[in-house]
Amino acid sequence: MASFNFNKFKEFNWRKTLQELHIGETILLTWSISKKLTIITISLLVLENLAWLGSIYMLKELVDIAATPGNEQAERLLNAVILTGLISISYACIKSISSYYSEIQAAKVNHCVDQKIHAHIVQLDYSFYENPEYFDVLKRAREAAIDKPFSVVSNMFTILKNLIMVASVGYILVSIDWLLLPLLGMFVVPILISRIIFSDRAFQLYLKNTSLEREAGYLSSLLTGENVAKEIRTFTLGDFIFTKYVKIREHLISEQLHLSRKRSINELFTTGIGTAAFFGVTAYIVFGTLNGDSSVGDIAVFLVVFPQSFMIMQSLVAAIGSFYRDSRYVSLIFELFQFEPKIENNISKASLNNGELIMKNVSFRYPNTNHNILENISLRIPKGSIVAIVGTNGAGKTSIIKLLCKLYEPTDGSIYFGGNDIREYSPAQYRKQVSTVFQDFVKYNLTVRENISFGDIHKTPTEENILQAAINAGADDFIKKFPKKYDTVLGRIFNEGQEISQGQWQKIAIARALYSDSSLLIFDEATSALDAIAETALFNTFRERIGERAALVISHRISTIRQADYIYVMSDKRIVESGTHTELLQRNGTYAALYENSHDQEVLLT
Ligand SMILES: Nc1ncnc2c1ncn2[C@@H]1O[C@H](COP(=O)(O)OP(=O)(O)OP(=O)(O)O)[C@@H](O)[C@H]1O
Repeated sequence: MASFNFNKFKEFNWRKTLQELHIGETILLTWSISKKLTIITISLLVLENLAWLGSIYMLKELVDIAATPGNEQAERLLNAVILTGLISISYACIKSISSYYSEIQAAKVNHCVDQKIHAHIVQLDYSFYENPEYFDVLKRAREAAIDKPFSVVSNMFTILKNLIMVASVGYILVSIDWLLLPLLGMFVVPILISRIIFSDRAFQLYLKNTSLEREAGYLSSLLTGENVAKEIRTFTLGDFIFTKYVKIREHLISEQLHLSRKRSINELFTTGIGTAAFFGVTAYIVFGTLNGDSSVGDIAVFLVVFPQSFMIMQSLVAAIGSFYRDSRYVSLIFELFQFEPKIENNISKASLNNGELIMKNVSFRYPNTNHNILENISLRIPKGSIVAIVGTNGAGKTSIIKLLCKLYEPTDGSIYFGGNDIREYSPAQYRKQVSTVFQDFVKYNLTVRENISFGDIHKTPTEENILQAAINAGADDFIKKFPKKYDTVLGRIFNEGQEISQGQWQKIAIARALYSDSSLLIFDEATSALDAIAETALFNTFRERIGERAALVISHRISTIRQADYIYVMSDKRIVESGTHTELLQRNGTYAALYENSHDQEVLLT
């Protein structure tokens, strides 16, 4: 049989572990959420305890009265029975109310932590999504937030309640025999230590396996997700992915079961010894009291209190064990809070001057990589102009857009807007000036109206400005055919959702960008799914559609590119040529070669 491992006990870093539990922060959080509720919950716990003690005292009185002969005892007995009944009923009522309040308190803490996590994540930089470590931290924090804060707080109250009870019964036990209290401690302390050590091992296993759990989750999403269902079936990938998924899950489960087995054996050993010792002491005390030193009431109290004390101690140990285990998981939420945005949020210039956008000698490398993917980029987007970037796959076009959206900061060089370095503006302030249709824009499964108004969430959407944006994007034609028109929910996720084609989704995304009053519009392959007629219609009147605003267009289609006032040609991280369509063709360089090589001379590069 496995026994308690003292080497593991010695190796355990108690100090560090206690620091990592963030107990102080959890208590402060509980207190800050509702001081009134915390005071009520604690007061109810004390009352519950007093009522319980009262019922024990009355039990002793009852037995003593019953054991004493005499005529007047009947009335005393009746009074004692009534009083015992009243106290017992009060105890039951207070206990229910007290657990109700503990539950409210715990639910409030859970809700608050969940809110804090979401508020924190949404203000983190986009670059955090580059970091696999962040995904692990995020997964752990989100899982912990489901029930762990609730559990920590309710266990905190259970511990408090049991501690008060232990103090009370301790007094009674010491009055019977002072040795009882340390003996009681000796039975349960090994159980507690064993639980803490195994909780810690389970926690370490959880940390170790988070990435693997994420991989299993990803494979599961491939097997069940709507977006991938088509391709998984047409390539008949189901079996392959399923086998991979099952293999990982089996590995994870076998590690968990191995630990559970060891823990169960340990628990059997420690609780077995504790229980045997408990009965030994009971026998010793009962036989010891036969010499007549104690009253019958005292023996009755011992017989009631000692087993109850053992149960209270066990419940205390269970609560401390769960508190410890769940605090470890709650500490993962605090770990997430340690991630802070790197792009400054507070700084902001007094006013943001609308004007020319200039990139000057910009080089860039993604976080956690060791090579630049943009080298010495300089370009200008004058007010009201249409500028295009064209280049081979992987040349760095989308990366430029990410910099222009202030999702990252340049590694070298600067970006100026209206004469000021955009580092001087807060991301929120600057981004109001930029509206982007990304290659992988989001399809919000919400109403058409919401989809469009997300272009500027601070602007009050009116029928007129929503309609104008839709007309400019060429989306109004199909929207007005829906029975609910602009109140139609798009996508298939919800009941009554209306699925639309990829090109129609793209028109909605373009409408979203056009809806905003930003001074720069960015289109990254934003028309790739539009049919030729729709694209020509959009770009033939593009200047009228965008009004006073400047536009930066990335496209592989010559029909789109040639509309631009100025074109930058990119190849392998650099701008290699620039000029108007005619100038670039005359130069007979990279652009001209791309133009010549595109077989129908409509598609430049794909
Ligand atoms: N998040 C990232 N982390 C590290 N490297 C990245 C990241 N995103 C892109 N890259 C790399 O940066 C380079 C430029 O990518 P980018 O998406 O800017 O090219 P692109 O010109 O827009 O290509 P395409 O025409 O195919 O859309 C590529 O080599 C790519 O591997």
